[in-house]
Amino acid sequence: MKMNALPQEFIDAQPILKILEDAGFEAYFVGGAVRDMILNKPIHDVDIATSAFPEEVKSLFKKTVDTGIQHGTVMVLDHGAGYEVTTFRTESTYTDFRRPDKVKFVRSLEEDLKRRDFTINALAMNYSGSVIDLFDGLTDLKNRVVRAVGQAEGRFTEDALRMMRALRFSAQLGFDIEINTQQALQKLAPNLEKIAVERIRVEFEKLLMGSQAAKSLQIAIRDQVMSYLPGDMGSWDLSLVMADLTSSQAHSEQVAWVHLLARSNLNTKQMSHFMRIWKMSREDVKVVSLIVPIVRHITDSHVIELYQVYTYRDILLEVLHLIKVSDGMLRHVNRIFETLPISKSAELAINGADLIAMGLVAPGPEMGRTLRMTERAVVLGKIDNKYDALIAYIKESVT
Ligand SMILES: Nc1ccn([C@@H]2O[C@H](COP(=O)(O)OP(=O)(O)OP(=O)(O)O)[C@@H](O)[C@H]2O)c(=O)n1
Repeated sequence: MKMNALPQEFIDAQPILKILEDAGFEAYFVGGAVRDMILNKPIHDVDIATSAFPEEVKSLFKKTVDTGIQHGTVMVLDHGAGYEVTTFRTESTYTDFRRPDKVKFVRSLEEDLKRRDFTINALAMNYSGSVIDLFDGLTDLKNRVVRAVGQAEGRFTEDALRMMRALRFSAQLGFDIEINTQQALQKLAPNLEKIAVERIRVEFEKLLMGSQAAKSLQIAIRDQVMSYLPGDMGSWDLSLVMADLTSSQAHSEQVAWVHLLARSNLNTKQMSHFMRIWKMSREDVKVVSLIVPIVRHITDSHVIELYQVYTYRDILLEVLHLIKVSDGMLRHVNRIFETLPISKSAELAINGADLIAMGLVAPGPEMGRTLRMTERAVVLGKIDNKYDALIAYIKESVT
């Protein structure tokens, strides 16, 4: 297959391939960018694989950063962009189901493509746009299947995270999982427990945000993958989540989590425990803890409750849309937000610096408390968002 017109992202990176080729090395675009180009999807990072060893790569370019040199990756900086250039490698010895203990640099593209997870990710493209397809990835792209390169069990034993990747590609692309790959997934799913939660979370979030997330969750349930995810989700009833995601999708990680947890039957304490197990960020925990109760009790939500989430209105509205509350309810919530005098803290007519300059409040926790209290009073319509009114209110409250 030969691409006639390359997307701009590849054109920008072509000079890197040229420099490597002119120096006598092989160099190709590889991985997700090639897959996404063929699928006509937006391209994220353009990755390059080469027969040049890392030191050879470094000697050819003016600006490089050793981002992962022990695994053969050097970041080449070019016109403000950074490209990961990785030496062809094999990853023979995995002992922990996670990362290759030893990578061996090789000079053969075939060796490099052979160690990759799925055929749709094992495509390479040269400088002139010819696609090298040694494992029938193009057919699998056309037939919309996720198929492991070679023996699926071997691929998943090398890196158990690949099972989550199979599910997330299925969710993002709406692809089926090929039967041997799926059987290996079913068999080796328990190994997911050995994977760092941070890595699982990245893939699971992508899965939840996929346009075909419901389909992928269905596969995960059928193949008993959910019980091996952090927080033991094996016993969860995900039917409502799947029903919601059949016709809509979450567009951010926070929306995905709020939606999932609002539909779960975890109580507040269990939810906190669950979020700790998933090592969710402080901000995500805050968003979930604030919004889930409102989503669950939306019919009796009023302005006081909504005040607490007014800065997260987009997340709340997207989740309400996902769970298909009535148009009337959406309009009601929207109207409440629209009538609030401010839509973010920065719109307050005073700030911390004003209060320090006036000697009213010292920097530190007291400042945070004062500003939050003032913000709340403004949002609830107790005082006007006017400089003088706010100063008078604060003077009264701090004395
Ligand atoms: N566990 C993994 C992770 C990655 N890869 C290979 O490394 C490439 C780049 O990986 P990554 O950037 O994580 O994923 P992409 O496939 O590029 O997908 P996306 O950019 O959508 O995350 C993949 O295409 C695949 O060939 C792999 O074989 N096994």
